[in-house]
Amino acid sequence: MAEQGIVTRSLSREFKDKAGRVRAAVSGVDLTVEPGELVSVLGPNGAGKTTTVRLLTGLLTPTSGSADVGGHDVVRERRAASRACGFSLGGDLGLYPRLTALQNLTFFGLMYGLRGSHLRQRSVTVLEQMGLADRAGDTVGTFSRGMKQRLHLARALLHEPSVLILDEPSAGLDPQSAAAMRRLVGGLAEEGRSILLTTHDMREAEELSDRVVLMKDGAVHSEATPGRLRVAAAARLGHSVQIIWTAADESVPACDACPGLLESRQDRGTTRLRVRDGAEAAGWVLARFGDQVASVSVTPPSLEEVFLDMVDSR
Ligand SMILES: Nc1ncnc2c1ncn2[C@@H]1O[C@H](COP(=O)(O)OP(=O)(O)OP(=O)(O)O)[C@@H](O)[C@H]1O
Repeated sequence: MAEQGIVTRSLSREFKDKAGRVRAAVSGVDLTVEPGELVSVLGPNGAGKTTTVRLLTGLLTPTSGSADVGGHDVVRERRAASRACGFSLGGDLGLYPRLTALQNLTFFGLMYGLRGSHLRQRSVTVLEQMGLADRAGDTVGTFSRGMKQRLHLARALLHEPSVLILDEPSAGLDPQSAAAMRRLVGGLAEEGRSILLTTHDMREAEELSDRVVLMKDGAVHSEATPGRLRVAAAARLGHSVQIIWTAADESVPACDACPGLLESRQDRGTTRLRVRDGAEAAGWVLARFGDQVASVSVTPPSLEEVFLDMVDSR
């Protein structure tokens, strides 16, 4: 579906703080979302994620640098860029609580230039897609947070954009609603849209992303597939090795002599090691105690550990 995704070139935005000092919220960001790709932007509070989203959606103008959304420059071709893009900034902003879900969509559809039966049909379609068809006539003020988040998505989809920009779509949702949101966003990605997603939810990022961009202090710190980021971090953080022994008691072998051992924990028939080199450690365990091992698994650091390592790094 998506012919063009998102490209930013040295995108920067400065603000003045209360003391009048100029501070860069986003500084020299080069970011791409290839056609049909889902990219998650992760970063601690204040990293510049929302500012990036606001620059891409035309709510802020860059201090320097540029960005294209759907093949259109977000400043020079602002209208074309917003036609190519649907965005959901979440929360209570951007929806009218006293209007029904259908009235909200009609209002925003008119703003996107949709009219008449096409607008009605698109509104019904996106409400159905987001599981809100039975609440179409209810005022949005009565909606739960999860329903509002889904209505934001419905609004973003109304004009059938090829690019979606979603700022924390699952923020504040309970686990069940967050899982439902992940399924919805995953489904939209499968339809071939280019999606840029900001999130603090590592599971969401890992499950959905083709690529993860880690931001820190307004700049891109690193980017890769979630798997590549985890494998790369193993060089610094080591691997976890879990050994399940055939005996489920304390008579299991000690692994204190395991090469590259950083940490060891033992709990009723299971030993958990953190080691420099997972393959070497697993080989060592199997060579010495293979007949007592039910299973041995090696995993690189989790995305959360990668994230925390990035936040701690200089
Ligand atoms: N309108 C503004 N005026 C002044 N400073 C701002 C403005 N908007 C953002 N900033 C500053 O820019 C920096 C980046 O903020 P931004 O909201 O983009 O971060 P974020 O990564 O989205 O954080 P969070 O995870 O908390 O949403 C912060 O230091 C913030 O205080």
